[in-house]
Amino acid sequence: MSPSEGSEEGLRVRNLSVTYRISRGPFRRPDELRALRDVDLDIAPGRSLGVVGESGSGKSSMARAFLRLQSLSGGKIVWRGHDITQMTEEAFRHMRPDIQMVFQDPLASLNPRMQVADLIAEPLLTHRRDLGKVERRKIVIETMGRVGLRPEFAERYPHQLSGGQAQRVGIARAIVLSPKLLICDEAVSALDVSVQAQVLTLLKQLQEEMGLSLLFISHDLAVVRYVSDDIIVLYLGRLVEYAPRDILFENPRHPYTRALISSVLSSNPRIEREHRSPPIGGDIPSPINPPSGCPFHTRCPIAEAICREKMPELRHWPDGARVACHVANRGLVPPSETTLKGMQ
Ligand SMILES: Nc1ncnc2c1ncn2[C@@H]1O[C@H](COP(=O)(O)OP(=O)(O)OP(=O)(O)O)[C@@H](O)[C@H]1O
Repeated sequence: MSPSEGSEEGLRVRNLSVTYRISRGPFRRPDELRALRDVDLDIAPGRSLGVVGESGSGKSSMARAFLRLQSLSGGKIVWRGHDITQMTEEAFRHMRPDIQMVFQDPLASLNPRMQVADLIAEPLLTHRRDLGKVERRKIVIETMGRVGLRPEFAERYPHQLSGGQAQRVGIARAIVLSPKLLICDEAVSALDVSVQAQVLTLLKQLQEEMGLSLLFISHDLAVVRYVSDDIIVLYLGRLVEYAPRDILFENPRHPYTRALISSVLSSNPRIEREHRSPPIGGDIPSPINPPSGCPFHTRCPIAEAICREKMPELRHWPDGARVACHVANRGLVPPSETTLKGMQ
């Protein structure tokens, strides 16, 4: 199986590039910070794609680009056959209900002066002006049920909600317009671990029930694993590995992916003992002045001369994985079965 190929119905992203200009004073030329470079990805209807990478790898820039909150320095984002980067404002406004986002900090993203029912009704007021008050209320209560909020929550204010309840409101706002693509940017990172599991289960359930395409962005590989059919791994704005979930975990080929898996496992000493990939060392290099060749070579335990000189191309493997590494699969032993079971 290969990562979901883009269809006319889903999301197809090609060469997505985002560059920021960083000003260093009035008399100096601004620096270029290339937050994303030539990223390709596809999400078919009803499929979920996880995006994982350390802080600064470009995950949020990607999420913002899909909502046109971030301009591109190159590439295209094609949603159901239409390039959203080329659309007029008017055309994008019509399409906007299709693509919704769940944010990281649920409380910060909710207006503290609005009650839950009004918060959930807000997108309807903007995009479904055809609805009357009674119909709107009905949709709001139905949506609350879908995300596991009892009707008595309708009159509550954000400060009266727990983190998990607030995130359920955030999810309700995102699904109330029956979107087709849901983007979750670190949607459970601010929640306690036990609440994280509940919210992830809810997202998965909604995805299945509503046939949503899900783009799930997180720095936490264990979380991404739980919800994703396919996973892409970003490093310094570059796509380094893209594979169906089970293939990525059973046979991670990029040394960075291996290191990420290793760091997820390090809380369990038994598993760490059995896992032979060394943990990731060193700091992420500056994205303003990235290393030559492969951007990971400065931290890579198996880098060779070519890695310092030449950026590796994304190579396709027969099992559907795509890996940008000159020395992929070399020198490291895949995690054992026991290791993988311990991650579940
Ligand atoms: N508005 C901006 N202006 C300048 N640089 C930016 C801006 N937004 C992000 N960056 C830089 O772009 C790079 C990618 O940032 P981005 O927030 O997309 O990454 P991320 O993977 O989501 O990281 P995090 O998890 O820390 O948010 C980082 O080096 C960041 O400092």
